[in-house]
Amino acid sequence: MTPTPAADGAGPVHIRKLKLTDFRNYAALALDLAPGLVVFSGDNGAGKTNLLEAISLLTPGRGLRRAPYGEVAREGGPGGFALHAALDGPQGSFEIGTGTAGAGIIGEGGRRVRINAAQAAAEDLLDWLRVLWITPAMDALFTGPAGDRRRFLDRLVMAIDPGHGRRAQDYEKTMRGRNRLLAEGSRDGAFFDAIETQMAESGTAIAAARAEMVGLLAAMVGRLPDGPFPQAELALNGPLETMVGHAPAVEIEERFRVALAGGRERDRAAGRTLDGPHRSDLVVRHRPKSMPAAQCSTGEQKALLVGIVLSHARLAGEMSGDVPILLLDEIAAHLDAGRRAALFSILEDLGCQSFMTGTDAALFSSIAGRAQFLTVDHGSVWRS
Ligand SMILES: Nc1ncnc2c1ncn2[C@@H]1O[C@H](COP(=O)(O)OP(=O)(O)OP(=O)(O)O)[C@@H](O)[C@H]1O
Repeated sequence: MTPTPAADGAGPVHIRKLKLTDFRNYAALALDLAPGLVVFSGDNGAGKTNLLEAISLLTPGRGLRRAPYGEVAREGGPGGFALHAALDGPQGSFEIGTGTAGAGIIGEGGRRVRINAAQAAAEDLLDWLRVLWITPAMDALFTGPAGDRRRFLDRLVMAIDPGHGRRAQDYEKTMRGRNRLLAEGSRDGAFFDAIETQMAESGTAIAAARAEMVGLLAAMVGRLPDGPFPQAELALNGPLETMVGHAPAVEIEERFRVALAGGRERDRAAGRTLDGPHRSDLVVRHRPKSMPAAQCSTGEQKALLVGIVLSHARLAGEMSGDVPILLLDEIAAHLDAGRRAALFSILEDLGCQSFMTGTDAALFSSIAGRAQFLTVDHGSVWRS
């Protein structure tokens, strides 16, 4: 399917129309959206985050809440949900649809994806649309489990290199296969050899893509002016990633394969694979304070995270000419007036479509006339 040719000066990809059917607290909603800053305001529990979640589900994965698909279907509805978006961007106009058709029809936990009316795999969405988000749950990103930071980093990589999603999926699939063999107590050497060869290949590619992203991002973060969003120092803590750049990929791949083969007994005892990029961590430090991010105050951690995401958006813009759509949940409430103003101005400068939520529309008063303001009220949305 080819998109309609791009209009001159189409700008970054943005959602022009969004439709929700039986999604969370929305029975049926159709929204016309502006290309730049969009503010959703409303009371607690009104459905603001649900709108961001719907947009996040236009990319692969389970969205910004990582909720099972069964949970997002409207309670009291027919059992499935549907999302539909019409988008414009440098590659022209295109349409994305996704949803579940109710239990049993497409298999448990699955969802269907359509791009320009043709059935597609969820990973294909990355060829069309990249979305990044910051949510209140990510306040614990630097203090919480390494898995959250890996997922965050992988999302940053995917927003520039769509192939990363497929590589990560291949790696996960083969690792689950190896874990199954370990759990069954299998000693089928040929089977292990085949799986470990595949894991070494995709695992090394994942490590290389992450290392490249961290390098690029570290350079971009270093270009942030000293001020509202502190510079972060970024590094990777993983056996494969630390080798990247110091050895040819084939050598890293072979070392990983040998390590996996040599670790079978240890992994059998542990009941899972202990070596590989699924154990790596993204290490973040607050450069001006020369302190691990985890030791910084909540506000400082938030500002660091915002700085990283904004730097990434700029990087994506410079590398691909397209800036991801940003979903910034309750961000204004966490920033002081100076940082808020800086955030708005950087977002406008980036030119990307940015969705922000808040219970208090007054926090956005400085962008009145420069943003689309929408009031969210328990299942309906109208222009403020
Ligand atoms: N599957 C579902 N079916 C119907 N309603 C749901 C479903 N899941 C969640 N909800 C409702 O959605 C509402 C929460 O929406 P959301 O989290 O978007 O609120 P919010 O406006 O972001 O609130 P806050 O400002 O408190 O963060 C709640 O009222 C919740 O009961």
